[in-house]
Amino acid sequence: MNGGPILTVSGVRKDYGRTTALAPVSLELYPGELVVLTGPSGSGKSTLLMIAGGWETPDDGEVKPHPPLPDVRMAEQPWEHLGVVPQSISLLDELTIEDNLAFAARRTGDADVAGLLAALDLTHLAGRLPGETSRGEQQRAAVGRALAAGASLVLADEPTSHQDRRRGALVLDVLRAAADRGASVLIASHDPVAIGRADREITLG
Ligand SMILES: Nc1ncnc2c1ncn2[C@@H]1O[C@H](COP(=O)(O)OP(=O)(O)OP(=O)(O)O)[C@@H](O)[C@H]1O
Repeated sequence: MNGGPILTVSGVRKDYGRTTALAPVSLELYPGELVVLTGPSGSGKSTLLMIAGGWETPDDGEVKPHPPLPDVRMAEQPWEHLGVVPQSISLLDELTIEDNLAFAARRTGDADVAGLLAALDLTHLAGRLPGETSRGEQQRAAVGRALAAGASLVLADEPTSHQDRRRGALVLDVLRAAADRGASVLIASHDPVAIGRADREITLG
């Protein structure tokens, strides 16, 4: 690995009432690796990604970014540092597919939005609004948005769950390429193809 971790998750735990959403977990993510988070349904994969990205607060433990991420709370990291593919996808409904990517990359000068759209088989849909596209197309756009600003850390929740085999491979290609250019990429997935493309697997539960 190149130096130290980019993110350290230490003893993070989450309960909702009497439900254990996430049993205590610790992990480190390094630049240049694609890591797959596996585990049975309900084991806390989405919860861990939400906590790692700063959208949920753990009941215990901490999430610590390291350079090149700025030393600010994860929820305050901009797209050029943290790219996310939430399970809910959450594109901006009023922007076209292309503009969703361009908006994420608005502070970075050299974003290759057209290249990402092509790599994700979205060029023909660039001018459509998300509501005029399928769930799988929206999911690929969310992957493109997460990568458009060249993020150092990418968190993706089941990014191939709505894809056919060919488009799933495209999604994994761009995530793999992001890791190969030095990003740290963590994906939650049950997809054996995704697991096969990862450098290592972290299993919950
Ligand atoms: N907001 C919430 N309120 C109550 N329970 C929740 C909430 N969010 C998640 N849980 C529970 O926490 C546990 C972990 O959920 P989570 O979605 O993180 O699992 P997962 O491993 O991602 O599952 P899947 O593979 O099915 O997507 C589950 O038992 C779930 O029902």
